[in-house]
Amino acid sequence: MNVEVPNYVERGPIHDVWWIPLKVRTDSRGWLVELFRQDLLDPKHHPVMAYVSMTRPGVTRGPHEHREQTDYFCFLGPSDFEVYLWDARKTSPTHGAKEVRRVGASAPYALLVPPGVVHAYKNVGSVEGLVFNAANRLYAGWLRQDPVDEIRHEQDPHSPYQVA
Ligand SMILES: Cc1cn([C@H]2C[C@H](O)[C@@H](COP(=O)(O)OP(=O)(O)O[C@H]3O[C@@H](C)C(=O)[C@@H](O)[C@H]3O)O2)c(=O)[nH]c1=O
Repeated sequence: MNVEVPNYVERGPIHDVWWIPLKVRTDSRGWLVELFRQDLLDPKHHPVMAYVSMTRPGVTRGPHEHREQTDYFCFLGPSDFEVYLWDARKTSPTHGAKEVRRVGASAPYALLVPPGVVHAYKNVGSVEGLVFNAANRLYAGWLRQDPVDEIRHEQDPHSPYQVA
């Protein structure tokens, strides 16, 4: 299937990372926001599972990277996150590039992170923050029988991937 990149998708300094503004549709009842559409992403990124996590103010998750998994994060509040990305793919045209961006309640975005792009996010707001993720690989494989596809950098004091 040929998927054209819509013009509202924003690209940063890292090849194949997509920032997708989330349109929050508000009315008198509250709001609704689409998180994922099959017609937006290349089928190789289509999710096979989803989860939501809550991160307390001041707390960081990551840095992590995946060997095969593409993450599709949605930052929609109620807090703000500082997202850190580093391109660790040796064959990437943007190898070594870094991006830091603030998203969440003040700027709702989905974020497509391909394998080999190291990622971390810190709750920089004052309330609990939710992050939704729809990944294209099952965590720990079918029926949770495989090793987790994850390289964790947060315990390595010599890691080049540091969150301020
Ligand atoms: C990611 C995940 C975790 N878990 C479990 C494992 C553990 O008991 C608990 C918390 O998981 P973790 O410690 O791996 O959570 P965390 O360190 O927040 O891991 C996440 O970090 C961010 C930065 C990412 O990039 C994600 O892809 C994922 O790696 O939830 C699942 O059951 N399913 C899942 O899909």
